[in-house]
Amino acid sequence: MSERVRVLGYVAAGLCLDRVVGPAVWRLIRRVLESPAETRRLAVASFCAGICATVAAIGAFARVQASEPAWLSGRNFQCKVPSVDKEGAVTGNFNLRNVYDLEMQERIRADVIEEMAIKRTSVTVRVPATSANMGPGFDCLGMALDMWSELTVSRANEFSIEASGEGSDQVPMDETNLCCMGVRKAFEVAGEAVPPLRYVCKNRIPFARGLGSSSAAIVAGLIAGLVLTGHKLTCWGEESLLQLAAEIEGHPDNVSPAIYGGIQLGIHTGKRWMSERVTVPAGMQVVVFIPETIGKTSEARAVLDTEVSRNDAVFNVGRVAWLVNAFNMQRFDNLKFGAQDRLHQPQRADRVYPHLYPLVDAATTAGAAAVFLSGAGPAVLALTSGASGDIFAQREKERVDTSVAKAMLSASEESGFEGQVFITQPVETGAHVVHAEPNFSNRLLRYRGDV
Ligand SMILES: Nc1ncnc2c1ncn2[C@@H]1O[C@H](COP(=O)(O)OP(=O)(O)OP(=O)(O)O)[C@@H](O)[C@H]1O
Ligand SMILES: N[C@@H](CCO)C(=O)O
Repeated sequence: MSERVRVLGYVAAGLCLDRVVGPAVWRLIRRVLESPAETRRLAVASFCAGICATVAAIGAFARVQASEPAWLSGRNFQCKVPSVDKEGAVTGNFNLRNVYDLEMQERIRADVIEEMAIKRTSVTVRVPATSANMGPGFDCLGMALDMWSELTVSRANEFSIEASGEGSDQVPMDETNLCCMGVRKAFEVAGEAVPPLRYVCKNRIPFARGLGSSSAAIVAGLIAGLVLTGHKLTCWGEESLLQLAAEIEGHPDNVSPAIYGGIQLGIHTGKRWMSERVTVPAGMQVVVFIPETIGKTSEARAVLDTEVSRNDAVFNVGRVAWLVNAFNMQRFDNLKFGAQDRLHQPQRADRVYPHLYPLVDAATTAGAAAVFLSGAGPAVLALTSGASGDIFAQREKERVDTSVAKAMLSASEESGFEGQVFITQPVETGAHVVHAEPNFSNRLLRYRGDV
């Protein structure tokens, strides 16, 4: 229709309203006003009924639209649809696309619940290494690293455990192994007795060096047990897996990034553990010095003072806030102030890990953005900026991680505390199932392990 015809149509409609419909409506209103009271009431009731019928018709039309994706047909009507957000609060003002999304979410959630409720005969879980504390964030801050251990648990005729890789000659080979403790806890939560199980552990996380090998074992065991039993925990609003893991480990700084990935800030509210993701600056690289000798967390905790001065508390409060802010703002230049600490590093360096500050100094001079003891040590971790990705595929001039690594190695030789250096990066992904029998996935859902 041309623009001129449309304008003429509007003018004709206006004239018709003005000359015909308007006077007719006024005549009708006058006749109603002049009629007896009973007729007037009837007219008002009919008018209201007409309004209600019109609203109902519009509502029905909107529902029909909601049953198909509105964006497919090019329609996107606004209507109020209540929805529940992560914290359980009701929000509204959704358009029909959201209505469709909510329906899809419900279907996917129903499928997940159905998938997870199946008992399984075998499951393989992968869990990342983690570096706790990150300087001042003692017992509350931690980061997941791209180094993964893998645990397979299968139903069997009798208990057996097989371990290969890091610390395989040192980890307990009986039911005191933390993987078994995790599985046991999951069966307890599911209300089932633990059947005979076969454990196969591929340990790639260095054992007892401050890279969260114990937390990885706990988290792997818990997830494996939950998958075997088909027991679903509440995530939203309760973070039940975090509660179980932190209860066994005692603090959330390793288990939280092991479960959720990325950098996590964990606190206890007085009722339960909570954890929030902190931004990982783009391209951040990680250089870890891993000494040859092990250092158990229990021993590195035993050397700490039980009381701290107000000055030291104030020092750490400021530093941890500064560090989290530097991560969120992606300010590599601010990281070094944020990584300073007085709560545990000076005591540990003085009493058990004399290599710490020589390595911190060497890595800082070589260009590291921040350097700290990884977890309870003895590993030392440096953060560097640079292009993320494979070391063979990146331009040398964009990387400082290799010069930091070399500086840490020579400082370690000088301090007589020898070891290896590992260049890696943070991972946003936490623990995940890589295989299960019977397999996950049918219909709508595919998991990354189901290839
Ligand atoms: N499957 C397991 N893998 C690793 N450690 C285990 C396992 N089962 C039990 N352990 C015990 O956990 C302890 C190692 O954990 P520890 O907390 O000392 O080091 P980490 O977890 O590697 O470092 P950090 O907690 O400082 O990051 C050892 O005493 C070891 O016997
Ligand atoms: N926050 C812990 C990490 C090791 O589990 C510590 O430093 O002792």
